[in-house]
Amino acid sequence: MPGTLASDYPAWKKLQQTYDEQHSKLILKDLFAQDPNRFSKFSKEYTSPDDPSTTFLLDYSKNLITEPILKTLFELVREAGVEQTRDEMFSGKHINTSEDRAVLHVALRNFSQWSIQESGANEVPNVLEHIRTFTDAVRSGAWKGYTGKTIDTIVNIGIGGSDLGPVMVTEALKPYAKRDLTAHFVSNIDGTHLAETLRLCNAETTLFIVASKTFTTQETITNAESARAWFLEHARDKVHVAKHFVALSTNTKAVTAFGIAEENMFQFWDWVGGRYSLWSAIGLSIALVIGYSNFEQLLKGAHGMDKHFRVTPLENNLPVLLAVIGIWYNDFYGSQTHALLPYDQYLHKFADYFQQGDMESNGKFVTKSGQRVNYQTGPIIWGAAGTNGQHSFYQLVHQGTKLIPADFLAPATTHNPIANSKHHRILLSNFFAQPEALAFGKTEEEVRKEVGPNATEALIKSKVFEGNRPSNSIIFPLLTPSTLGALIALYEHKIFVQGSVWGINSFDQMGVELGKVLAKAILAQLDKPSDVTGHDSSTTGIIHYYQKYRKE
Ligand SMILES: O=P(O)(O)OC[C@H]1O[C@H](O)[C@@H](O)[C@@H](O)[C@@H]1O
Repeated sequence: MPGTLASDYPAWKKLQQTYDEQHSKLILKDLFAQDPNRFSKFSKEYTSPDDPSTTFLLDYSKNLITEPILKTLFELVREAGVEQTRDEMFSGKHINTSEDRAVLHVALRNFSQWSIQESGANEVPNVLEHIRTFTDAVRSGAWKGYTGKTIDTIVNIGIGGSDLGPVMVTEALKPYAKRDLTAHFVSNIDGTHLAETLRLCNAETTLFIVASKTFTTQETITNAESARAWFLEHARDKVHVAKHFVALSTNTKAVTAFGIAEENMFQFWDWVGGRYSLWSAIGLSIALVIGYSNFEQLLKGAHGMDKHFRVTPLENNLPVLLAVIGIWYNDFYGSQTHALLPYDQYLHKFADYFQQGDMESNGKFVTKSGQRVNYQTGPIIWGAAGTNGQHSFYQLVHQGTKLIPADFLAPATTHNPIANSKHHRILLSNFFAQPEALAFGKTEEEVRKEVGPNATEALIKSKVFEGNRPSNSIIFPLLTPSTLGALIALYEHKIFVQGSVWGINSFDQMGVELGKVLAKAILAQLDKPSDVTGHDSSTTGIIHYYQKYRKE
């Protein structure tokens, strides 16, 4: 409930007591041996209420949990009033209290026409229609550049939520892409990012998409201005900008001031958080790459998960399950991180995407009512596509001193069944083997048998895997737009549930503001050493060093 610390809930205290009394006895090997039904008890199949082909299995049996522990975790969710906050979110209540905003990414994919009382929510179909007509025009070749040629390259200029979602999804859904339309994404203020991208572009056939909710973000506006200058070096006449620049924003005034015509602006609203915006106009680059109907499938897949999240009792509610299992490790086991490990090259940006999704949402130490929490909030999210990770950081995951809960994700079928799917079978054998090895390890006795009588004690010890390292496994038939939509929404709602339990505002991002303000102040001091004032000796020292060596 607002105004309460999570640690004050009776269920929290009960969980602490359970952890203290039982954690040394929660051994996966024993738990599986004691209960032959553990897998069926602790796994669930999701099937979209709208489309039976959108389905996946969540196996959470390899977690350090029992039925009573899960029951207490659900009690915690109830005591925290998460169901009420969820309903408030869906109804349009301003649950982003610090900014007095509704949180309505679910309204962007509201194919059930749920009634939502918030200005702009009823305009979503118009914007989708705008996206559809525009993407059809570009993809069909009807939209022409300033010399009459069709568009073959798009450059999305945006950062944070205006970059990561489009990047992740266009990578993930490459099998659905129009292969003769190349998409680039420029985010970093480092001029190298834009310069290297522009080297690959022809001004006559390139469309720039300036993606910025606020249209004030320094990186995006600077990159967009430099892109426009580059374009005008070729096109010469400003009237041509209209054919090559469009904007995705909530800020009409700033967009028109930049020189982009209002009809080339795709609108969204302040109730769409940047890290939840790929479903909005920010998804234009996705729709251009995969086509509008595939983009709609992505939205529909997410909507199916919204329905599931909204009505399914906590005990069977998949985002809630992922959330409470995460809380168990984060707050009671003291795990600092959570790894996302997709065994699918197409999902190679999935962890990057949810780094922002989760860490910007739940990296907060103050509750909505302003109290400092006395427990851990959002985990550090990280990960990489399998099997690459196995050959770099898995050593620590298997034998390091830290407990690293992980989610393994994989498609049963690949889009690229080369060598008669040999690659995919090898990939999946790793996807199956890793969680098993993490959970069950290898005992000293097993190692002794393997190495023979002449092995030293030190060698034997170094080959022992303690096991008991938890994970979830998520397996789905094929990575389709709709399945991807469902998976993204699954994690979005997981983040929501965790933030609600911790009592924090998952929908503001005050933490990114300080850096912006400080950088602006320093920018004005970079010319002369005598201008560098008001800093500590370290900051002053490194700026002076830069001033000594800079050439430009
Ligand atoms: O779309 P914009 O307004 O350019 O913001 C880009 C990013 O800026 C900041 O880092 C944060 O507010 C992010 O949430 C946001 O995604």
